[in-house]
Order: sequence, then structure tokens, then C-alpha cells
Amino acid sequence: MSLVKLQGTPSCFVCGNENDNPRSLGLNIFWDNESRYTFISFIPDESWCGYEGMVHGGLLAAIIDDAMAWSIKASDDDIYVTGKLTISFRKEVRCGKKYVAHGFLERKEGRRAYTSAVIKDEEGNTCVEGGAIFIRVK
Ligand SMILES: CCCCC/C=C\C/C=C\C/C=C\C/C=C\CCCC(=O)SCCNC(=O)CCNC(=O)[C@H](O)C(C)(C)COP(=O)(O)OP(=O)(O)OC[C@H]1O[C@@H](n2cnc3c(N)ncnc32)[C@H](O)[C@@H]1OP(=O)(O)O
Repeated sequence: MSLVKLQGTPSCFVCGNENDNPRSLGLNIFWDNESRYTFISFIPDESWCGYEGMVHGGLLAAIIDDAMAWSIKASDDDIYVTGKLTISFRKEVRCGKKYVAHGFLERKEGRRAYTSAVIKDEEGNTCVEGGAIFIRVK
């Protein structure tokens, strides 16, 4: 594994910093140059919950979205926005446990970039799967 830290977007809800966005989760995003995927490690706390102890699915979707956006951005200076996002919640994500998200750029077709992502627990179980079509805006 050869991880490179990506710069993040200062005001981003997922990968920003507390000065530019006090509500940001402040997650660090890394790029694995060998495996060609993004790497986001996180331990959700109670403030991430929907039901008690269970992490809110919308918040996991935001992490998945970021993991995929940065899989494009890692090798492309153009700006892409999420056009279509799909999520499958396979296994509950619990507060206080450690997880990792990976985003993959599958292919590009014209202005579209097709991506996929997973969130796994420490045992390697897939908890969330995602897919997206991003559209290049410039
Ligand atoms: C925009 C400024 C952003 C500034 C950012 C600055 C710095 C960023 C730096 C680093 C960023 C790194 C990481 C980012 C971190 C987090 C990422 C979060 C991402 C988001 O959270 S971002 C918010 C949610 N996102 C939106 O807020 C999009 C709203 N929406 C639109 O802005 C338009 O809807 C748009 C532009 C999508 C299309 O509009 P349009 O008029 O330009 O293009 P048009 O409709 O002609 O489609 C052209 C081709 O895309 C295909 N196409 C279009 N839509 C599709 C869809 N939904 N599904 C499948 N294919 C689709 C067509 O089928 C056609 O395909 P074809 O060319 O083959 O015919």
C-alpha cells in the first residue's frame, strides 16, 4: 500500500476542516497509488447517529460520495459533480467502531465518470456499497 494524502476541500462537509466548516466531519482522504482507490478511515461517534448507536445512512452516503469524487479528482483537474448516486446498506454501521471507505474510478465516457465505492468494517465485511455517475462541468 502506498498512500498519498489528498488535500481535501476546506469547506467540505466530509473532508473539510473545522476553521472553514465547523460542522465538517474533517475526514482525511488518501489515494492508494497501487490499488488505485481512495482510502478514508473513520470511527463514527454518537453525533453521527440516526437510531441510537446506528450511523445515519445519509451520512454514510456523503462519505461514499466523497470517496468516489476523489477517485476521479486524484488523476483529473476537471470539476465533476454527482449526477446519480446509488447506495446499498448491507450491514449496520455502529458508533465507536472503525471503518474504511474506498472509492474506485471504473471508467469515463464523454462527460461521464462511472465510479463505485464500499465501506468495510475491521473484519473486512462490506457494510455499504455505492455507485455513481459524475458529470464533468469544466
Ligand atoms: C460546479 C462548481 C463546483 C466547484 C468545486 C470547486 C473545487 C472542487 C475541488 C475538488 C473537489 C474534489 C472532490 C469533491 C468532493 C465532494 C464531491 C461532492 C460532489 C457533490 O455532491 S456535487 C452536488 C450534487 N450534484 C449536483 O448538485 C449536480 C446538479 N446537476 C447539475 O448541475 C446538472 O444536472 C449536470 C451538470 C449534472 C448536468 O447538466 P448539463 O446541462 O451540464 O448536462 P446535460 O444534461 O447536457 O448532460 C451531459 C451528459 O451527462 C449525462 N447526465 C446528466 N445528468 C445525468 C444523471 N443524473 N445521470 C446520468 N447521466 C447524466 C447526460 O445524459 C449527458 O450525457 P451525454 O453527453 O452522453 O449525452
